[in-house]
Amino acid sequence: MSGIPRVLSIAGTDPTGGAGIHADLKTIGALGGYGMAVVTALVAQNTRGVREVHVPPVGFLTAQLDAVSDDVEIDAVKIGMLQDAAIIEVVRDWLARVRPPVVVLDPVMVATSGDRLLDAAAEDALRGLCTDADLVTPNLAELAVLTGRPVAATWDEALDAARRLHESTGTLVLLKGGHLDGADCPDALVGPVPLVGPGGVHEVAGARVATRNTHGTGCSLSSAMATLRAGGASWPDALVRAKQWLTGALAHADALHVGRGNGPVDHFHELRAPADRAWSAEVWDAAAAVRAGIEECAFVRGLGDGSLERDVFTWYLAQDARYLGEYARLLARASALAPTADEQAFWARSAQSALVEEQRLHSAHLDGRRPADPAPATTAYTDHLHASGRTYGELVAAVLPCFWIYADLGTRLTAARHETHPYDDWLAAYGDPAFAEATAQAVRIADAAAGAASAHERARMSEAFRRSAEHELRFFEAPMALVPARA
Ligand SMILES: Nc1ncnc2c1ncn2[C@@H]1O[C@H](COP(=O)(O)OP(=O)(O)OP(=O)(O)O)[C@@H](O)[C@H]1O
Ligand SMILES: Cc1ncc(CO)c(N)n1
Repeated sequence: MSGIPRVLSIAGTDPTGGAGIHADLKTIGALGGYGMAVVTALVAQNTRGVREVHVPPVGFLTAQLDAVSDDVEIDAVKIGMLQDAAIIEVVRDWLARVRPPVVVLDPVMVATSGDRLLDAAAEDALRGLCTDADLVTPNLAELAVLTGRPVAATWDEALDAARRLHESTGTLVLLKGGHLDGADCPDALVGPVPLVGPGGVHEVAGARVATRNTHGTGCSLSSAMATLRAGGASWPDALVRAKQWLTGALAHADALHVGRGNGPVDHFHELRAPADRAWSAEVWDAAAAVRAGIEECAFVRGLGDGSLERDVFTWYLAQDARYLGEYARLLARASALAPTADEQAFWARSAQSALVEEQRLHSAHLDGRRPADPAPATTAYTDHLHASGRTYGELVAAVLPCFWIYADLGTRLTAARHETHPYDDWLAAYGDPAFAEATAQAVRIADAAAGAASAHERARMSEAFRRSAEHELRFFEAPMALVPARA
């Protein structure tokens, strides 16, 4: 690869520029690639719908494909609208001859209106083409057609259907949650464990953007995945970045004022509005729901008003001791990776404090008993931290919620302190202004790392932070469910 991924879109046109090859070329450029396009169909469409489709003779499709591949080394291909079985055959033959290293298939089969766009022969041919792709990106309706089952009504049903499609084709599936109801808009990769990680599913959460301007999101997501993968990202990393970028493009869509129907998204929003908000403010706000979940969970409420049962608290502390021992290793790693002496010293001091605290918890609450085995929520959290240490920025982002969420809770719960509060020492430790200052420094360091990071790296930092915050919530929920004395 030359460094700049050369990405070919094979798709139909949209003269209003929101979908098809136009969306693909904008996406490829926005994410750092060099875009090329072979036209399968000329489509007279706008933001309100499709009027007419003109399909050039298949011989001319072959001529276009060969014109590109005879001359250019192609790093990735994104395939969109293919009108009939003959066209699909031509693309399959060409793929077999040229064998591009990354092939992403967006199986455009069902119109937004729900109408089937392809005849039965073409649907069969497209199922065959799925087996030749590295990634296939169906929406819920297309997943139903490809698996021959009713349209999934819930995310779990959709994951099941995606698993089926993966099993029948051997191809990695990107399941899109755009057509689900509700405030969330998750996507997931479903495929082999070596490609997507434990359980064969890698879910990337997302908030639904309140806009009707979603025209071309499917085209844009699939070409984003092709570009990012060709640029060297793993499939899960590509999805994290693609989704962060696409969510931003949706958030800026209403400002475009293109058309009177379902308008396009703003592919170039990152050029127009370079990130001017602090990274920390962005991720803190994005974690608002998780933070509210922590404040409202039974454990934290009981900790605040002192009604928490002692055995539940002790179980939590024993887990926290296990957690802190591992956490200290990650802080020491941040110290090893730090770009300045100040930051190196800060993380080394933090590692030392975590270890001192671990020892204190052990001696205060375990009375010489064997340390507790780590509970699933503890292992899940520390596994995530270990997996997030590929770069300094990502590691700093992953360790930050442990500072910030505790300092925030400590500050909030300080008002509840009184001399006979059963958990006064816990409240004192995390409400300590020195801990708030250490947290502020960790936030400053993370913002500096985000400022120096590429957009891709920044997306990985945000994802690492988001996941750690979720692990904090699960860590607080675990004692209520698991403490053996309550079983
Ligand atoms: N309102 C929204 N807010 C946030 N993300 C969204 C929204 N709508 C769609 N997406 C995202 O856009 C991508 C495309 O999803 P969708 O399920 O809509 O595919 P599609 O139907 O193929 O798209 P298209 O509308 O282009 O045909 C997914 O990443 C999905 O999560
Ligand atoms: C050319 C083309 N491809 C895909 C879609 C789906 O958004 C569209 N509207 N037009």
